[in-house]
Amino acid sequence: MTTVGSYLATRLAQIGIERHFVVPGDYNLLLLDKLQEHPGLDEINCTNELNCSMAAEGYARAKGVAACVVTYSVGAFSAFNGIGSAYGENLPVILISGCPNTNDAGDFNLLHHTIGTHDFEYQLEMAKKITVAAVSIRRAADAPHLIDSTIRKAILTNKPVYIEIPTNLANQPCVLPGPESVILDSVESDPPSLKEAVHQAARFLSQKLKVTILVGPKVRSAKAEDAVVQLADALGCAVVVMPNAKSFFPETHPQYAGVYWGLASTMGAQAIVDWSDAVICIGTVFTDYSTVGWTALPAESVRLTADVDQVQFAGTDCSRVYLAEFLSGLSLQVKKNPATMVQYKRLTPPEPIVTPSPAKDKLSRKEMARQISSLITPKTTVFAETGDSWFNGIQMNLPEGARFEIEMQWGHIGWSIPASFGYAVGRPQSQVLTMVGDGSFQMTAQEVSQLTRLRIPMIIFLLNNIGYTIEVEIHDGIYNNIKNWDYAAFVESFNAKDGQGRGYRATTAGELHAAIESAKKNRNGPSLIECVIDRDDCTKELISWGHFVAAANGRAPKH
Ligand SMILES: C/C(NCc1cnc(C)nc1N)=C(/S)[C@H](O)COP(=O)(O)OP(=O)(O)O
Ligand SMILES: [Mg+2]
Repeated sequence: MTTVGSYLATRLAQIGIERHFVVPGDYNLLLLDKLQEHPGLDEINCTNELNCSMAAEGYARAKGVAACVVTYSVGAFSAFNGIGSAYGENLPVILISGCPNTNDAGDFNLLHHTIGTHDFEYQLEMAKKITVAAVSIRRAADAPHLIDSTIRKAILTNKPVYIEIPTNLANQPCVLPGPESVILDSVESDPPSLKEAVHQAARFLSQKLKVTILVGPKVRSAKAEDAVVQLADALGCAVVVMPNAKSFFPETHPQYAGVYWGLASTMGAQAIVDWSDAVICIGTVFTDYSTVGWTALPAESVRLTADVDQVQFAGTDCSRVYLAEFLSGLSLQVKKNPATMVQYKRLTPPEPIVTPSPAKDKLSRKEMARQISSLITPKTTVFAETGDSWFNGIQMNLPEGARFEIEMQWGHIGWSIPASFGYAVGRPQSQVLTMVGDGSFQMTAQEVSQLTRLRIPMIIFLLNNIGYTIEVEIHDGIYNNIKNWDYAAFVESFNAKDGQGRGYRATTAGELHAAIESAKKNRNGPSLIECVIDRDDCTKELISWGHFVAAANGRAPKH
């Protein structure tokens, strides 16, 4: 026999979680003890539950799955925000919340950390709306089945789930976990459906002259990145990526043709998609943001959509066809069709050389982006926060192995600090560079203290343009002005007596260069470099993107 808490701990470790993120509370303390007892789990404290859930979201980007443990209501309500992000970003995060003693409802007790009624179901009901499975364990005997079935749903769908464990159940006895295959066994495509999808897709493409592959964000969660390269090699065509799929196809591949993001695309990417008579949309997600206010969406007639478990295009719709299997099968049936790659090379001039600014020059956004770009190595993971950081990051070239993380679907400003912290915990061998605006940083800045506590040598570039510049470009108002902070002093305040965090302020090109050289040497803690630039010194892409998103937001009511 084991206990409910230890059963859960075993399952979390079996799915590959080595570190779980927590904020303690009296409803989850016994559970935290049980998780801590497991030799394969390390507890990581967070400063609040919003950051805890975002750290788990970031950890899932690094490790494929994550767990965060919070207390009832006052904790879980904040954590819901990170769960929304995990849902939108296709990340299997397991939200675990303590909850009231199983006797309290029947005893008509009123309890702390509740809305002050006898209803203790509301949190579970809320969780059902933002997860693919939400369960409340009311009896120890039910724990094994509820835990197994809920965790399996997260693994199969790459979406978050919710498990609620009463404060008096974590140490109650239950049976030992069965084989891990119960939760880990993979699912295969339906063979006839897969065969039909591959055959019809090969036929569709054989009738096309100008084929392009468009890679979307779901290729990661579908574990299909290698299969995309296989298909690209077989076709020889141009391959472009959506902004939230940057780095999910190697930018050093000879057929890489850049980021397709309408007017915010990198050189030549939009033209080659517009020129194509077939666009193989792999794991793509078309939203108002990713299509620049619906101005950059390949026509339905040219789209062959290959999704996580479905293939759809003119006259064909095949279900239970898993992406990696479909792409590999298709790569064996298609013929070379390099027309779009040939054309892309005609269209695209060589990369413009950005000359370094003289050291004494006032720091510009362009010089800041140039110096950050030059730091990227194969071991780097760049986190680009919602803001002009998106547009700066999209333009940066990545060497083989470098990764790029962006939260374009949920777009919660402040995500990058806790998420990059969680990512760094999951992938300590990566050098994480985070680009975050001043407005975003102010939302979740406390989590830098955990970077100091764990001595994580992350470099944070804080883009200080004294306001919410994205919003300025969409629609300006006094509400876009924010209070300035002394960011360098703020970060160093977390050191107290023993921390090694460092803060720098760069107002010129030379100061930024010097700060970067110092930050590179600081291997015992985070280094934040405040890059002071003009409020209007933003990318031209942000200006155009903001214009079209504002237009999409401003459409008159139809009825
Ligand atoms: C206020 C808001 N979005 C609205 C918003 C408000 N609240 C949350 C949680 N998430 C959001 N996206 C956004 S994008 C700001 O421009 C971000 O400002 P900052 O971090 O300073 O970056 P830029 O200056 O480069 O835009
Ligand atoms: Mg700003």
